[in-house]
Amino acid sequence: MNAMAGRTPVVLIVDDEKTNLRLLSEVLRGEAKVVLAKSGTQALDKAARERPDLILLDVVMPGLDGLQLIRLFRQRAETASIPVLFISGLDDVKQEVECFELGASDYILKPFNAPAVRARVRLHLQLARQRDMLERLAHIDPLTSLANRRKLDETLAQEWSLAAQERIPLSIAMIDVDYFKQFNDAYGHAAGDEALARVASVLESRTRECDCLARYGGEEFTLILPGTSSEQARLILERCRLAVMDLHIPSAKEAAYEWLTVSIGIAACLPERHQAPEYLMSAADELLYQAKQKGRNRTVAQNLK
Ligand SMILES: Nc1nc2c(ncn2[C@@H]2O[C@H](COP(=O)(O)OP(=O)(O)OP(=O)(O)O)[C@@H](O)[C@H]2O)c(=O)[nH]1
Repeated sequence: MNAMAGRTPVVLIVDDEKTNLRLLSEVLRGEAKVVLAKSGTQALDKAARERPDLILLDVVMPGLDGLQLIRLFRQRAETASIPVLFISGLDDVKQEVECFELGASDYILKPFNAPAVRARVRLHLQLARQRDMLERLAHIDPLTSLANRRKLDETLAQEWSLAAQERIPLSIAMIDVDYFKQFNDAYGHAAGDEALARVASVLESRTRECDCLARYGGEEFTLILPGTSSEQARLILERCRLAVMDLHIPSAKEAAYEWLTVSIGIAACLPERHQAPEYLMSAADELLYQAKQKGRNRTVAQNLK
């Protein structure tokens, strides 16, 4: 579902009666951008295109009726989580229960009361907004605002199967701050936190829109680079490495460089469906270890067969 923070919500109204479409549009004036559909097929098309935040759905319609439609909405990934409020002329408990069992969020009887419909729409839009926010928070690392481990795992699984399907390469980079224990010991944990947030932000500014940068944990970050060979990934990550040095965060005295630095391991491959993406992750981790062994503040990349 759409994240609607800071924008006008979109409500799709589905009804075969023109009068009802007009009345409901009036009710929602000023509350939402209204999209209208006169039939089930039109509703499927507009729901996929407009990605509404809420659907008001008539139960009885010629062709695809409301009950068939909600089943189809629930089956399709792009509409599966959009709340559906039924508008029904039938005061029948059995039908009402069936609607809820199919995933309806509400059941409103016709003839409807305008202020009550408006209040219910407002409530469901607010619930949807809160759910979106929780969903986002569940995927964000609070210190750096980057994707967290959970989001990283989900994205990696998606990108892996997409790359396997399209026969394109995938690179993974593991990025680890050097001598960070000593940095904390020298400057304190709060300064360590601030340094991590600044490193995260500069890494993000040097990566592409299509890449996924995540905090893997502690002082370690992971970058997923879809459709990218190890040579291309190396260029991007060398820019990242130099940008971290350019922050000019003073390092601990044990470090070999004056400024805080990172070491990077990059592994790339042509993903296969039968392989698990963890294989590439552990290869990148091994290459990161090599970068540390070779003196830190460097990038080690490898194309796996
Ligand atoms: N300030 C701060 N420190 C953290 C955080 N997460 C992990 N650390 C610290 O990061 C340090 C990581 O230490 P090590 O794994 O020994 O790695 P290192 O000192 O960077 O050494 P090398 O990786 O070998 O260069 C530990 O001291 C952790 O306490 C965090 O969120 N904030």
